[in-house]
Amino acid sequence: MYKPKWLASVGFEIHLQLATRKKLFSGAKIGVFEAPNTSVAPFDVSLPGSMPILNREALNLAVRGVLALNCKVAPVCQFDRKHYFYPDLPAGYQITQQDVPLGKDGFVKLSKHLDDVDDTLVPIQHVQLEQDTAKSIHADSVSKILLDFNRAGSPLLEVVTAPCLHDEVTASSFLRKIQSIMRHARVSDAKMETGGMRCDVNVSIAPIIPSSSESSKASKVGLELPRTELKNLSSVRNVVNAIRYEVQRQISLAEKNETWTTETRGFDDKNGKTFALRDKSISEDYLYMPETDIPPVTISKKYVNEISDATGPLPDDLFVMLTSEPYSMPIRDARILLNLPYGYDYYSTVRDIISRQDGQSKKVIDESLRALPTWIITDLVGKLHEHEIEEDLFYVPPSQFADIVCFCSARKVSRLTAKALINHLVVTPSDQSIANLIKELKLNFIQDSNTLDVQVGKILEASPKQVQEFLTGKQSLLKYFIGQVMRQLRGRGDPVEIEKLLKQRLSETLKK
Ligand SMILES: Nc1ncnc2c1ncn2[C@@H]1O[C@H](COP(=O)(O)OP(=O)(O)OP(=O)(O)O)[C@@H](O)[C@H]1O
Ligand SMILES: [Mg+2]
Ligand SMILES: [Mg+2]
Repeated sequence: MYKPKWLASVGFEIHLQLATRKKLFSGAKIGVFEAPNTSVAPFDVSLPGSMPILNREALNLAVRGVLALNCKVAPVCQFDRKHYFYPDLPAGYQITQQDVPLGKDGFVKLSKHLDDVDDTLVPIQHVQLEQDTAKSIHADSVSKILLDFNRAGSPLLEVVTAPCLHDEVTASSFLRKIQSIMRHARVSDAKMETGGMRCDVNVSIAPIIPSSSESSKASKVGLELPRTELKNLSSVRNVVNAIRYEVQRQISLAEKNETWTTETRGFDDKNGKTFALRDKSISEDYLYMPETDIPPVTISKKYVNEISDATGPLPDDLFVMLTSEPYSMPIRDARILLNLPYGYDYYSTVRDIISRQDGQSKKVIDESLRALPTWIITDLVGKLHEHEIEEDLFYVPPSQFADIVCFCSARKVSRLTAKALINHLVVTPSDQSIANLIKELKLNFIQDSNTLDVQVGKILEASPKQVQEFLTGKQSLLKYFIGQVMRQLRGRGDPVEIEKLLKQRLSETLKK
């Protein structure tokens, strides 16, 4: 059996933008999507005399994040100054938490069923609340950097893991789990594409030393070689590709007996390679000192309990709930739904609307609820994906979606028509009721036998060759006939009725 010779270790430093509208200390709005430099308070650009005031909502969200990662909450929230000099930080220091991080010693659970990797606990070393910097925009000329201070001073939650992940697949499951936890806890939208979640990935390798004695099978891991820190990874896919490349790069250097130093590297997603950015072998001295302009805030047990009680269920609890009575969702469906951004929110909103439908029988409601996960994870996601509107299920309003599912279960529209309606709402959103849309687009279900029989007759008449083949035993052609009739009726016919009428006519032909 092949035995690997190297053990890779990966540790994450993750920054999450908190879901608050105001900055951490200045009260200015967080203007990430506004025109550059329009959402800036004097404190955000360190004007003399401006003073910080802690945004209480940011602290609440941070504590919620700390609890969601199973960390111990510090008894006090206090800040330190971390000094470094860069144009995006006009004060010359970042306000962060060095001495007493808001949370420490937590873990994130990964499981086979929900996360599709071996059951693992990923240790979280610490979680801290800190300020974001201004956004640097590298203009055409190398020497020119544009700065947008709308982001400066926004609250970030920094999550640091132990270097306990050993392959890129588990690492990507971990990142998706963090996103899912933070979204369910309403702490952050954790969107990597828009900078809501950013991560630095530390990667190292260590030799695996095979056991020398026959009796002991356990091998040992030698000393790890210098780690590299990968930055500017803008998607989970890039993180996976960067780790895979970096581990292989370090292994091939090690196998050629070449050495390297601790450094920060970037990742070029066009050629799939990492490249050196700067040396990190001499650790920078940040001259940490206490931030004395912000008085420490005591964090009482009562306050922590209140935050904990107000936090909704997290993905692991929801997974257990959805796969048990009365939801009884298949494991795969629950996993896909919970891993869709705000998938559970959408599902539970639509589910509530369906359950409250007055005009529907219990049978229709039960059938709609049973079919709902598939409608969302296959049909809605498929259509959104097709039209490149990813990650936003709420693009189709839940009330309209609930009506489509119910109309289909009540056999007022066919499955094909229901899909066409979803497509219609994705392409041309409208606030019309679904009942009106069906009328306007003439999509009502045709169950009337006479109308259907006329179409069945036409199709059989137009396909003498296939009818002959069917009568001589090619039973599979029945599906072909149903498909042809459906096509003629633009998907609105009742397939059960069509099949019945086809069988009747074909057996009559056989008797002749
Ligand atoms: N041998 C290792 N292999 C891989 N990752 C490691 C290793 N040792 C530490 N790490 C990871 O490196 C990260 C250390 O982050 P931390 O912010 O504490 O230090 P830093 O990156 O040196 O400091 P800073 O980013 O503030 O300059 C953690 O995510 C940790 O898991
Ligand atoms: Mg770092
Ligand atoms: Mg750090």
